[in-house]
Amino acid sequence: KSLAIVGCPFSGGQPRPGVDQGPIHLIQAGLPSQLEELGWKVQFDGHHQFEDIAKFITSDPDIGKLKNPRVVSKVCEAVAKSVGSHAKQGVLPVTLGGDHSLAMGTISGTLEQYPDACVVWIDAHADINTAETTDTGNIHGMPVSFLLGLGQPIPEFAWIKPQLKPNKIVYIGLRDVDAGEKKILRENGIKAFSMHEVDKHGIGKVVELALDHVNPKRDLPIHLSFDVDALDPTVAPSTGTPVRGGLTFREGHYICEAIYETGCLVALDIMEVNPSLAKEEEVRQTVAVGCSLARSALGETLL
Ligand SMILES: N[C@](CCCC[B-](O)(O)O)(CCN1CCCCC1)C(=O)O
Ligand SMILES: [Mn+2]
Ligand SMILES: [Mn+2]
Ligand SMILES: [Mn+2]
Repeated sequence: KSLAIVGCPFSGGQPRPGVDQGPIHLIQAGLPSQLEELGWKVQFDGHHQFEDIAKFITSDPDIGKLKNPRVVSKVCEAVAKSVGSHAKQGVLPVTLGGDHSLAMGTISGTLEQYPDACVVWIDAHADINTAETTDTGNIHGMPVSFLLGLGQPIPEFAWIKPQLKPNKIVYIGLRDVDAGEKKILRENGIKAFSMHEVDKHGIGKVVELALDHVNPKRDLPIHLSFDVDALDPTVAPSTGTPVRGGLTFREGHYICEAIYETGCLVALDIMEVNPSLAKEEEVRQTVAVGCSLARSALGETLL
């Protein structure tokens, strides 16, 4: 079984510098050899340089509120090609971010190869704002709306085919959802397990209910998109949009272990590790949790 590490040093979907250094920190913490230890054949063809893309885009004025729209779109298009080509070869893409706007690329790539795939989105946020509802214009708060084809079409993002259906995505960990996003979730009947449900049912039941919703027979490919800010800030402090009251270390890892156990995982994203937002020990802790989440999603067990 082979996997490919797709390093995406990209920060254009949000304003805080440093998240583009996430991939190199995860690699330097030893992720490739940790995954080889688990029996994976690991391809790592270097970090997909995105500077050259940015170089060709000399001017990228806002489109409405959207910031860096052309660069974000072009980078995500390149990521989609990379993820799609790995998936086509039966290789499991492990995308390291970089901000969560990259999921427009990773999930597009997955759906190209696995049109029936479902998406499990672990996050404090819904990342489903449209150009009409976003309050920040930061595109890392919008990828799901593009994947679903919600809101007014934006020509610069025309390459994104609205292949994802509302009943094929499920959220776990939500606790900071904008008013416009709550409306979108309700109107589209999108299933979301907030921290309230995690408290109420426990993580084991929540994961079971989430998978029952998007993958009832456990026979569909799963794309797991994990934003480390789903975890409590005491667990993953060095991230761009921390929100209190998050998943414990174990709850985060349980999700990954349970997804691995389905045998359906076809793609993994570890997003929003920003190694420049905290003290050295907290950065190390955040990077280490990114690596351990990936290991748990790729077969590491406690016994
Ligand atoms: N919903 C937010 C946050 C998006 C986080 C993206 B992620 O999950 O990839 O990290 C805006 C949140 N909003 C900002 C102003 C204060 C209230 C919360 C947005 O910018 O759209
Ligand atoms: Mn590659
Ligand atoms: Mn996110
Ligand atoms: Mn988030």
